[in-house]
Amino acid sequence: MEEIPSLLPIYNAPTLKDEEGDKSLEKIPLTIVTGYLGSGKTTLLNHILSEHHGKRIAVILNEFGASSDIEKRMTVGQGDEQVEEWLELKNGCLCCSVKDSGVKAIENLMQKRGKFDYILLETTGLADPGPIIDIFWMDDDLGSSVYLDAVITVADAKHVLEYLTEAPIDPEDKTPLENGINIATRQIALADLILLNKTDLIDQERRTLVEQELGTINDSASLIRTERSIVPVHKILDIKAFDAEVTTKVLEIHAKDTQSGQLPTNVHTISLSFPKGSSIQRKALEGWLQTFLWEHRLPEDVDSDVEPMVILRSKGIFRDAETDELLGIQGVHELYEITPLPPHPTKGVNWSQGKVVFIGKGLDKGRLVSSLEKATGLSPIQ
Ligand SMILES: Nc1nc2c(ncn2[C@@H]2O[C@H](COP(=O)(O)OP(=O)(O)OP(=O)(O)O)[C@@H](O)[C@H]2O)c(=O)[nH]1
Ligand SMILES: [Zn+2]
Repeated sequence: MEEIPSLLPIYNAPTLKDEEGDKSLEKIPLTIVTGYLGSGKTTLLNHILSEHHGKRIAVILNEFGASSDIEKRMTVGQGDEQVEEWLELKNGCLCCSVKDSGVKAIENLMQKRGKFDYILLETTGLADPGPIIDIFWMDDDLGSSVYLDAVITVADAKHVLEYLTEAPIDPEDKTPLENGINIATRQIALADLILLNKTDLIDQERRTLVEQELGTINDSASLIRTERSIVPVHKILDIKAFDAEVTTKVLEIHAKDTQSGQLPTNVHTISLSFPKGSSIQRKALEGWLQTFLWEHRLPEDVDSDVEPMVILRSKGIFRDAETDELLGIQGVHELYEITPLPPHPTKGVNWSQGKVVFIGKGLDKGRLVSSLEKATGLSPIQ
């Protein structure tokens, strides 16, 4: 586990729109499908593969786990025809095998370029999607051929609350999990889209409660109710959740503050809005963000023993005071990326004020507000 974390932010990392012309158009979107054991992930993939959507989809069934020393199956769906392939995964410690096998799987897939135009990756039910997201979101080697479209978390409507209250122990090797956040909670917190599946198994009252609790953890994800994971394919593929413009829209509709819910994990969403029309010194904001993401503390608390605030996911939009550019922020755990919005946003993108949203553990809004004010000179609206 002691790999050196890649903490370097990628400044103005190219998005699909603004780089090297035609080559970028060849990038293949990848959607990560996660969710606890038996929630309906495979059912979802089968549903997608059986629909007529004109896409040729490659599926990676990812059994990344402690014992990933066996061959794994890969299915490449081509219309009605499916091509299967076996991938050999290397032995090694978990983090290395995840990285190696993930990269290898994609490289192998790339050799079949032209045979497919979308990749779906199903994680195991017991996986923290964080490290897997890191591989496909930020990996430099893969960055030129693949981009992460979104993280979809399938939740078992009947059991998800139970899973969210499980002790923060690795379900496979029984070791304590980092920061006391269990796997099911991580999966919900990192979702761009939650499919609340198996809604046939609960009544309306229970559904309201479940949706409330999921919204408490992650208020920046959309939620779609499903049975047998049936959902129109256009609602789950090509949603471009990491795109700055899309984030702007998402932040307008979603991402209210949520009070820490009933669940013991104490993971919730905090939203900080800047005054309308204001701009921010990027350097100041970024310096603050780095300390917060990497030290799990606010800059003024770094050397104190206050309870850490652990960020699992962050998103934002702000106007840079120096360049007057609109910039989007995306973060997954310690990694973040700042990318410019196109100068002429497309229809439906209606920016009026800066906003940063954090999903994490132990977030104290009052302290976040004053800390951010101290760092940027701008006071978020309460
Ligand atoms: N009642 C009900 N059962 C469902 C629904 N969706 C899926 N199932 C069943 O739930 C079981 C688990 O579904 P899978 O799609 O294999 O779940 P998974 O998330 O891929 O499971 P793992 O890979 O083992 O974590 C299967 O028997 C499905 O038929 C649903 O909406 N309602
Ligand atoms: Zn499955």
